[in-house]
Amino acid sequence: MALASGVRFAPRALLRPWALLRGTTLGRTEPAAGGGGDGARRFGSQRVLVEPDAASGVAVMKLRNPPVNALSLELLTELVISLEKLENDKTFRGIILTSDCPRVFCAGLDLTEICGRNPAHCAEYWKAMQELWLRMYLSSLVLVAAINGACPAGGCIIALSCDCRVLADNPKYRIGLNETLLGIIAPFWLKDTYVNTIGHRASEQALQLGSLFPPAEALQVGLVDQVVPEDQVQSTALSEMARWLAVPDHARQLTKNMMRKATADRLLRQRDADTQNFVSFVCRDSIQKSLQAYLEKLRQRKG
Ligand SMILES: CCCCCCCCC/C=C/C(=O)SCCNC(=O)CCNC(=O)[C@H](O)C(C)(C)COP(=O)(O)OP(=O)(O)OC[C@H]1O[C@@H](n2cnc3c(N)ncnc32)[C@H](O)[C@@H]1OP(=O)(O)O
Repeated sequence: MALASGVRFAPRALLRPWALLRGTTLGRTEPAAGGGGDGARRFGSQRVLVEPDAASGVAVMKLRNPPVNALSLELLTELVISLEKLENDKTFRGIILTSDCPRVFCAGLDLTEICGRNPAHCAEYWKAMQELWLRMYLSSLVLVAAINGACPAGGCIIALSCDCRVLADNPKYRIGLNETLLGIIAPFWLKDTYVNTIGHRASEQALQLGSLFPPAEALQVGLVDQVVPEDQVQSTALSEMARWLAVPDHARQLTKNMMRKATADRLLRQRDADTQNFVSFVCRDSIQKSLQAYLEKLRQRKG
């Protein structure tokens, strides 16, 4: 992780997304509607659509894992790969992350990846989650979350790993870490990310209560930076991006690293222990039962 000017400081050597690949369709490039040159070409994968604009150096990355963009192992892997691809292309300085699924930004962990699965699968899954967080949290690119739907738990962490968050003003689009309501606990690095964003006392309260904040409250507590009408989310995200890109890259990148490195290092130092902790916790009978019950409740709630 060099830190000279213009550098990328994501811990690439630690990240081996290819090893996680399982039945993904990657690297497809297709012309955007009405598009011509490279700047208008879309690429991405089955679950992550990337619309790059070479002229502005900004790519829009859309989560496309219907119905609710649950973070399946495939989605996590494809996100890491798309992010890496943009990080490695000097044309790009920023990414706007948004959802291609109506009404949901991201539903968080895909509970089917940790319910009734063996410990080896849970470990593989959790490593992929750590990897995405590290990659996003330390990205040298400007990441703006254009949150156009509900954003609970793991979805909130994806948003909090960005540099800036714009949330659509819809009372159904709540955001927060609701883990305790599922009978599980946010690991320390999720907690740290929360604390870094909204402070200790607000995090303590919100984490214990499993609070999901509607837009006005999310703005008030500092979970998001702007709340705007739904049809203005993308344009506002673009304006925010312009503000962040107005700063010289090297100065902004080094400052971001200075602010975030200690938090990321804490996980890097104990990644294996964190994985073991996660696996032994979620594989407990009692936790499996409460996750199953929660999933069942979600399925019955339909309509
Ligand atoms: C010590 C260390 C400790 C470590 C402990 C580990 C801590 C890890 C930290 C992170 C934790 C998490 O992210 S845990 C995940 C928390 N996520 C949530 O609580 C969100 C749950 N989902 C919802 O609230 C809603 O679905 C919401 C996102 C608002 C969208 O509502 P809608 O009405 O549009 O859609 P629904 O009808 O509810 O859902 C559509 C279908 O998607 C499914 N679905 C919804 N969310 C899902 C999910 N997360 N995983 C899988 N499937 C999901 C539903 O069952 C439905 O399936 P069918 O009926 O089959 O169609």
